Amino acid sequence: MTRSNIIPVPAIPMQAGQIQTRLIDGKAHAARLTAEIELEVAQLAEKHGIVPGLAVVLVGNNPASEVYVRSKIAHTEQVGMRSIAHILPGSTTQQELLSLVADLNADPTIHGVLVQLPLPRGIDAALITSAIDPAKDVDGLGPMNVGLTTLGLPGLVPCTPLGCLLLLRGELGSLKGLHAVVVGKSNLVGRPMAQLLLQEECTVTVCHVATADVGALACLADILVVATGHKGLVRREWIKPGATVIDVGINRVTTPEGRTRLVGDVVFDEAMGRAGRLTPVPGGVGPMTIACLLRNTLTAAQRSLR
Ligand SMILES: Nc1nc2c(c(=O)[nH]1)N[C@@H](CN(C=O)c1ccc(C(=O)N[C@@H](CCC(=O)O)C(=O)O)cc1)CN2
Ligand SMILES: [Mg+2]
Repeated sequence: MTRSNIIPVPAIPMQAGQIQTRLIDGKAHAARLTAEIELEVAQLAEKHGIVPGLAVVLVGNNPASEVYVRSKIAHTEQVGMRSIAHILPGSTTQQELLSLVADLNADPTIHGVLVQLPLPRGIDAALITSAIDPAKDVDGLGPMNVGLTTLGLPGLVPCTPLGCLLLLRGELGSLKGLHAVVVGKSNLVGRPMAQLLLQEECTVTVCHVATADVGALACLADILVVATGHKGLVRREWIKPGATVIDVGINRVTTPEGRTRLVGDVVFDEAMGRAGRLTPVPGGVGPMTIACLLRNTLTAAQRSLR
C-alpha cells in the first residue's frame, strides 16, 4: 500500500476522560453459537436418528410475541430441528392450555416445550410453567429448573440470562471476583441472572423497584446488567468508567418522524464513551435469547437418550 491510497479518516473528538466503548455484537456471538448447534444437531441425527422437536405455544395476539415466536420457529428450522407451533386464541382457558401442555409432555417426538410470555389475563403463568415436564422446560422457568440453576446443578437455564452470561464470558473470560449489579428482579431475567453470576463467583448486588438509590449501587459495578423495561433509566453517572454494561431492555419508542424504533433501558449515547463494553439494542442480548433456546432444545434432546 502506498501513502497515496491511505484515505484520511476524520478524527472523532473524544472528551478528556472518555473511554472508547466496544459494542458487544450479539448477532456475531449468536451466529457462532448457532453454527455449533447446527453441527451437533446433524451429529445427533446421524448417530441416533433423532431430530430435536420444539413445541412453541402462543396464546392470544400480542404483536411482539408473534414476532418472537416466528423468529423462534425460523431459527429452530434453520439449524435442522423441527418446530411445532400451537397458535391459540386469546379466549383459550387455563384448563385447555394445561391439557395441551400435558399432551406435549407425553409426546416422545417433542423434546422442548415453551409457552410464550406474557399470557393473557386469567391464565396463571406460574401454574403453566410448573406444568411443563422439567426435562422439556427449555425456557428453564419451572420450579425444578429454577432450583437446579440456583444450586448450580445441570438443568435448563433461562434463555436470556444464559445469553447474557455467554456474552460476558465471551467478552471478559473469567468473571471471578468482579462486582456485578443486576437491576431488575424478574423471574425471566433478574433473579436467574443474579444466580448465574454468583455461580461465576462474582460479588452480586440485586437492585429493584424498592431499592433506595439504584444509581449509587450501579456505579460500583464492574458488570452492570439492566432488565427493567424502563427506557432511559441508566444515565452516564450510573456507569463506572470502563464497566461492561448488558442492556436487556427492549422498549418501543416512536420517533418525531412517526417511526417505531427499539431502545434499551440504558441511555445509549451517554453510555458510549463511559462503558468499556456495551450491548446495543437491538443486536445485543436479543439474538442470544433465541440462540440459547436452540441450545436448550438440543440439550433436552441429547439428555432424552440417557
Ligand atoms: N416463554 C418466553 N417468553 C418470553 C421470553 C422468553 O425467553 N421465553 N423472552 C421475551 C421475548 N423474547 C423471547 O421470547 C425475545 C425478545 C427479543 C428478542 C430479539 O431477538 N430481539 C431483537 C429485536 C427484535 C425486534 O425487532 O423486535 C434484538 O434485541 O436485537 C428475541 C426473543 C419475553 N417473553
Ligand atoms: Mg438486544
